Amino acid sequence: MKIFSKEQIYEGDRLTIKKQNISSADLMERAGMSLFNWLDLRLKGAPVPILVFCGIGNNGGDGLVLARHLVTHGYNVKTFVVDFSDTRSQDFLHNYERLKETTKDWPVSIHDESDFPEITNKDIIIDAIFGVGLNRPVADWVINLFKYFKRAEALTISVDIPSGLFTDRSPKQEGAVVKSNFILSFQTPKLAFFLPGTSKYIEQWEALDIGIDQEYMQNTETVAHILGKLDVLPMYKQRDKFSHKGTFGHGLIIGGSYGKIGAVQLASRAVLAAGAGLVTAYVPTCGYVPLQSAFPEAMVITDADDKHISAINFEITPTVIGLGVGIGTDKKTGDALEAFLKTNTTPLVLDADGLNIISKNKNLLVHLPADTILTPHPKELERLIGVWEDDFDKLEKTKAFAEKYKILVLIKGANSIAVYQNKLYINSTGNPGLATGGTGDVLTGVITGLLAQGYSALEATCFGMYLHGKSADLAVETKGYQSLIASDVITYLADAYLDLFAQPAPVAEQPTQA
Ligand SMILES: NC(=O)C1=CN([C@@H]2O[C@H](COP(=O)(O)OP(=O)(O)OC[C@H]3O[C@@H](n4cnc5c(N)ncnc54)[C@H](O)[C@@H]3O)[C@@H](O)[C@H]2O)[C@@H](O)CC1
Ligand SMILES: [K+]
Repeated sequence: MKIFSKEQIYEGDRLTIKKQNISSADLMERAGMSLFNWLDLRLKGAPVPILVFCGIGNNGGDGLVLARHLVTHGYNVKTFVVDFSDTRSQDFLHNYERLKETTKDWPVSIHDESDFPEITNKDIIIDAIFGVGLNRPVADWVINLFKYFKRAEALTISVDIPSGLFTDRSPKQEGAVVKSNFILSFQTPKLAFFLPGTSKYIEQWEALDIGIDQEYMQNTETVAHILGKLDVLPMYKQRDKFSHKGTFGHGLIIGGSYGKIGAVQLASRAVLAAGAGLVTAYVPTCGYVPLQSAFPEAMVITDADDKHISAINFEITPTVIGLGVGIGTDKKTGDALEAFLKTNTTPLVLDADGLNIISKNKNLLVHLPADTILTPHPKELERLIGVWEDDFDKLEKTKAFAEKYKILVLIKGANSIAVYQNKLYINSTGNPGLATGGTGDVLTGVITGLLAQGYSALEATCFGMYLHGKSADLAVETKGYQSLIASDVITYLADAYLDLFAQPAPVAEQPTQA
């Protein structure tokens, strides 16, 4: 699914109004109606108090349309206008009048803290204060209103975007954003929903279709994409009946050090479980016995050194190399990596201490083959690109870094983000069960295994992180968050693959009365 920028959202609205020959008020009516339908379907007329807080722009206008429909359908509604500015939008004013005609009453204005109404935890708060039009810091008293909402512990539903959240930068002040339980976002989600710095304000979101021009939606190139099943499914490669193990490539995992051979085992197993035809592990000598006994499907090549990788020489011709898991930062290993990178031309996935070695010797970056995939977690990323101001700045710096070296950077996190050719691909699968040792090694293995099968760097990364997260999502159903371990992610990869083609369960037939 595409994530549109603020400018693209406004352009989509403008074009829709023009092409469908409707007014902006008509579009707002649609937006407000879609909010009403969503709520009405769930509340089914329940008399729960609904407090609609409207700003003075079009986000507030949406809130007024919603309030009007709630009133005409008999809901228990109170409407407030948060008066943070005198400049009301046209469509706000239009709907302000309409609400007044319907209720024969004015919405209550809030000018400062003394106007805050009583809110209990049994109420529903509708947050229609700021939308994507937020362009400067929010006034302190309005931030206090956001904090007041939070203290009330009422279910909070945000219209389009939690008020206070910018579309292109992080809020400077803690608590300057409405803590939303549910965001009803028009047409597509916003980038800020997926970034770690602002994730504390977001629980769940849903995109509501308000009929923005389909051609525009389809043809507009966006910087950011969120990857769901429908986005990765077209990447899947069918298997030919006459294929053999050579068809699916040979992955080589180079890594491990004394006490960290397990990382290589996990990554190598994941290479095969992702579908590669063959896997070889290149490890220090101490890794030979454990790998050969615990993982018979793998071939093993050993370094001359018992505990660390000291030279990278092999006589096989792998399709792809995954390098770095458990490798450590021993001086010998650093030298070996330098010598290897200066001559290697095989496609490469770099992870863990492989990245840390490069961070200390950035001259090596120029030797990475084009489309090399780097899979840093945030700390490893910082060592590579330096510190950033906020998540948006981090993404800009990562884009520039990836472009400079013509590589792909996968930033690991709750929503892993692949950065490639100035675009962002955000993963939608995965859960906190993945916060356990070894899951990163599995991800490296999965991506290496997909590259071995002929997936491009972008496909292998997007499909790989989707499958990895999906596997964890399926695994927690039986393992729970706490007990899930990295090996489970490998085991459940099978289910993640099968889930790609699973049909929705048929609706159970109602038992007939005897
Ligand atoms: N553009 C359209 O046609 C549609 C817009 N819709 C709604 O319109 C929203 C965007 O509306 P607007 O562009 O009017 O903007 P908002 O309603 O998000 O913001 C209100 C106004 O406040 C001003 N402002 C921004 N930051 C401020 C601050 N910190 N303190 C005081 N004033 C500030 C801005 O100038 C802005 O015009 C969307 O999020 C969505 O909810 C929907 O009605 C669908 C159609
Ligand atoms: K809002």
